[in-house]
Amino acid sequence: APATEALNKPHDNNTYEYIVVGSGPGGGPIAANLAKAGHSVLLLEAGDDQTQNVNVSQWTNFLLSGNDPATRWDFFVKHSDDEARESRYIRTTWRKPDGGFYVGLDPPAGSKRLGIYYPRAGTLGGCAMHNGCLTMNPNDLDWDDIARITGDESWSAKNMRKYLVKLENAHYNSTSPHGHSGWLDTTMLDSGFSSNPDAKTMIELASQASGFQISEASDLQQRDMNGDQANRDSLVGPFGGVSHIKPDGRRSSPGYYVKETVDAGKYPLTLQLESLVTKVIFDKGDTPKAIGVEYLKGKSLYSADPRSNPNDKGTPGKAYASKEVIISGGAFNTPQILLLSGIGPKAQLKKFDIPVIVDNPDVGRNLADNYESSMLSLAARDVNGPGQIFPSFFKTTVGKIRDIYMWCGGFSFEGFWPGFPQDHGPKQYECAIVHMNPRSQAGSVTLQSANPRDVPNINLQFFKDGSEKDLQAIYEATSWVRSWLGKAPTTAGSIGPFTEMHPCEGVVGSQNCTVESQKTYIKEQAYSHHATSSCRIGEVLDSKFRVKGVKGLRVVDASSFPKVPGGFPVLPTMMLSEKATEDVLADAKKY
Ligand SMILES: Cc1cc2nc3c(=O)[nH]c(=O)nc-3n(C[C@H](O)[C@H](O)[C@H](O)COP(=O)(O)OP(=O)(O)OC[C@H]3O[C@@H](n4cnc5c(N)ncnc54)[C@H](O)[C@@H]3O)c2cc1C
Repeated sequence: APATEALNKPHDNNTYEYIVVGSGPGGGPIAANLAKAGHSVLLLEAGDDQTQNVNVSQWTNFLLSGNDPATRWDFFVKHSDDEARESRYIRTTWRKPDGGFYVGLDPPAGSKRLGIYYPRAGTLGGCAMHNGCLTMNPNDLDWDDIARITGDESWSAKNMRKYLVKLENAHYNSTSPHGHSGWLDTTMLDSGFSSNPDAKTMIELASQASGFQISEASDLQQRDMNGDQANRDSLVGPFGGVSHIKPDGRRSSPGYYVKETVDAGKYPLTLQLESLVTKVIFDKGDTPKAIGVEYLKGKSLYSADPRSNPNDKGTPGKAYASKEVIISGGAFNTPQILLLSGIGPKAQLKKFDIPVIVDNPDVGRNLADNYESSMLSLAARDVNGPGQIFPSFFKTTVGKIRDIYMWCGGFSFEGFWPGFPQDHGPKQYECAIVHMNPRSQAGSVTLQSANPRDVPNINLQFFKDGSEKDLQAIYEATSWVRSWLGKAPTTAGSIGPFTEMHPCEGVVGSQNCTVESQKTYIKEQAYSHHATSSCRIGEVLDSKFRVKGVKGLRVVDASSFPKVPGGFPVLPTMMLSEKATEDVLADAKKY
């Protein structure tokens, strides 16, 4: 029999040392790492294996992957409690009477409003199987802030860098030291600077607007956003786009790392797919100890899965952990699992007759997300090399450090809806703006029912706190882009002038919008896909990811972050998973 069969045969009473729930950037690496350290691990994943699906495996297909029913989990969220504001969201999604989606503000009669579409991937590897692969270490201050909040120096940027180096296999040139033997391949995308005159023009304009000479643009567009520069938080202007992609264009991700670890046949990692974990089982002593999980085995059981059929009931199962249970279901599902297990606000648990294990008002609170906005325009002619993009950082007058990350090129990205994005033709040119470190962290995940197959209620409460400064920041970033788009050459056959589509319509340089109208547009049409902090370290977890009030239970995923890390969360979540591996191994002898 193959070695894996022996390693993966059912353990006594279905018991493993560790159970990990969810195989995304949080759960996948820690499950593989613990098995490689010699511990028996059961990794339970609700989705199936799409690692061979070309929409997933070929990075350039990521828009297909994001829309693929084989990977998609469809969530519909709110951005606020203000119904009037919600109803003005241009990409509001509705369920038509014929069962299909309608996106817009004028639905056919009888349609049911679903809300604002928020995609996730319910598949082996989690959202890193359909994401844009952008791989970005947050600002140093973001890590140092966690060290300050927790009083745990191991969170300092200096220490966190070692996890980046450990996990990566960097295939690009950098003046900073990098790892070259980790499980995550990283490459730097070609910005088109040397091959595409349009890309060169735009990068040079952005470089000049950032205070550099034109002659410096070539070096700038290859700067390493994941370098260890001493003053990296204040570096602005164009950078190279680092991505979790192999040099041949295939996606690298935790899903493949898990697969490779299982397929190696020599590690005690059992991967059980199509298993929706419904609750944690506790041994109720003085301090309850997590000893296992209950799950439903079956295809597409979660109702967010577009293939789900309520008539498929699934088969209930249980598995036990002699050491620890680690929950890594992501920012929406981890709080749902804790709530269903009796850890959360007492009143909410009581409402659904869920026995209270720990009354913790912060489970599902403090949900936060980077705000995203698009400065979209049409060039005077077709943009050459539309697939080539360049990232850039910007510091606004309200940011302590650089607070805007953007990427610019001949594409259109105006948020998410079923079938996203909208193609505005070969002249489209966008700078997609990500506002880092949002001041509002008032979002919530709450149960809609006690049925684990139902999705929870999600309200991101955009701009609830600090809206003045955050809107000012996005407005300044938009104006900054406009300032250099307006300098593009306009002679016959040139890329300019640009005609802006939003947030201020008109030919760039001769528009007439008020600051307030632009801020209103930004506030009402902002979108996001970087949700974090719904079970955060500080209130729900201690600095070693342990769920407060119980033993043997940790949360390791994007929900653990005290606040949204930097511009893109996938790399920080993988770094966090590496860090948690150390913390779990340090406690391995305790149990
Ligand atoms: C469309 C899109 C594009 C993105 N692009 C980027 C990008 O380019 N760069 C970047 O840095 N970030 C990007 N992100 C964000 C990034 O992918 C996420 O922040 C990251 O994947 C979070 O990891 P996680 O482990 O916390 O959760 P997830 O990735 O959501 O993984 C959770 C896993 O748990 C499983 N699960 C959930 N509930 C259960 C249950 N009850 N039982 C069993 N299994 C369960 C899910 O199926 C899933 O596999 C993108 C996100 C989206 C949605």
